[in-house]
Amino acid sequence: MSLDVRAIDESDLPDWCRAMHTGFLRPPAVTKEEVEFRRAGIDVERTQGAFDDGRCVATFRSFPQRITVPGGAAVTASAVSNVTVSPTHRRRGLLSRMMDRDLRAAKERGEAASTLISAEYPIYGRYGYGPAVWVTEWEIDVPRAGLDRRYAGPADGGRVDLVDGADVRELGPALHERLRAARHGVVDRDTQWWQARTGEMPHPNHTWTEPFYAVHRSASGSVDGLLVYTADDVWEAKLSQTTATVRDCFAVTPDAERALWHFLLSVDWIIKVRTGLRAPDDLLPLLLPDPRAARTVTHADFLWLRPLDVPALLQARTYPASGSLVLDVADPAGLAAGRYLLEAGPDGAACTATTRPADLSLPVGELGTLYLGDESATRLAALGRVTEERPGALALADTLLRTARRPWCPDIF
Ligand SMILES: CC(=O)SCCNC(=O)CCNC(=O)[C@H](O)C(C)(C)COP(=O)(O)OP(=O)(O)OC[C@H]1O[C@@H](n2cnc3c(N)ncnc32)[C@H](O)[C@@H]1OP(=O)(O)O
Repeated sequence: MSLDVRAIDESDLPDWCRAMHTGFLRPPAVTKEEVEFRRAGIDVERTQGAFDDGRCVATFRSFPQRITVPGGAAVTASAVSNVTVSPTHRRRGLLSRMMDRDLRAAKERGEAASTLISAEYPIYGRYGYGPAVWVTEWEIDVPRAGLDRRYAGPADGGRVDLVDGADVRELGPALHERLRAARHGVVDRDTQWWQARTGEMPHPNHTWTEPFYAVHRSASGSVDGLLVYTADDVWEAKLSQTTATVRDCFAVTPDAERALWHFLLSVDWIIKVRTGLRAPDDLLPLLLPDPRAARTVTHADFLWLRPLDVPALLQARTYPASGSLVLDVADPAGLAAGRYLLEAGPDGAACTATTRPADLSLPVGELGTLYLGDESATRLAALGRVTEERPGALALADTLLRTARRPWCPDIF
């Protein structure tokens, strides 16, 4: 049976959406509203389908994404999403065909990396992706946490204000740009992202519940933090059992971050807080007088990164120390393979192809894992995934590549 893998055109969208629902085990019916929502948000030229006798049986799309790298610059990545293969057509190589086409096109376009959030851990390592950002979600037992429940707002001249969705559409994008410049791992949000999450254009398949929006303003009046949460308002035997669930919480100063958490953890009736996906080194548990009140409910790999242009990636980020490393990168797909000399220093870095002997040998996915500074080369070597070719190279790699704070990617895409 020959299966046609190709870029879709606009007339394929309803069938493509149906196939995606099927692969994600959602009811297959597709509404006109969903098709319009998708049409506004996707680039059909970067959207693939596999077709069996004209019927879509697999879906895949990518879009350009800006991801912040250590030091605050951003590189353009090809972000992959909506990957499905219908159960009738699985394990016949359809994902591999779509992935191969997309990675080669991304390389051709000059995108430095490809990124995705993996549904299951074992799927994407074979294509050269490595887990680069992890996330943790906590559930906080508020009475146990020990924060002062008499909290009446920041004592430093700052303030927390409740606002509405239109305010967030106005204030949120600029604030998020400041977050992007401050935290590596963060990815950009487009207008549709803000519209969908503030009720202006909610996703047609999700029931929209208006959340509470709060902003933190510093003493000088500038907005430096945003908190978006819902509350379920549950009572039992005249006692509140209310859980607040955080949809979004970020700040560009530690004062604002602490104030927003203290605000939420002091709201009357709230006895549990689900934090949403935080960096594993978030301020949160240690922000509580009793950090054990924060129970980990999720700790998992999140954003996977696949290097496509090693020099562009390594030159875009910063390094806390000086040193030279020759990396021998293996990539059976031939997209990023080579031997590269990284000459790094606090004032910048150069990375070029070289014939010098390698200091470290590693598969391209392991470079993806090391790139944002979250993982230790020494640990990957102990796992047998990175080879130290020159004594001391692992320690130097850790000194150069690791970052003081872990990367964070708060957004699912
Ligand atoms: C970025 C995102 O969108 S993540 C969402 C991914 N989608 C899903 O999880 C939805 C449900 N699953 C599916 O739709 C499909 O099973 C997919 C997309 C995961 C895989 O599609 P397939 O066409 O079956 O993959 P394909 O046949 O190309 O498999 C290639 C290899 O990966 C392996 N593989 C594929 N999926 C998985 C998996 N979930 N777990 C482990 N191995 C897997 C295959 O066994 C095969 O290995 P081999 O080369 O050693 O034989």
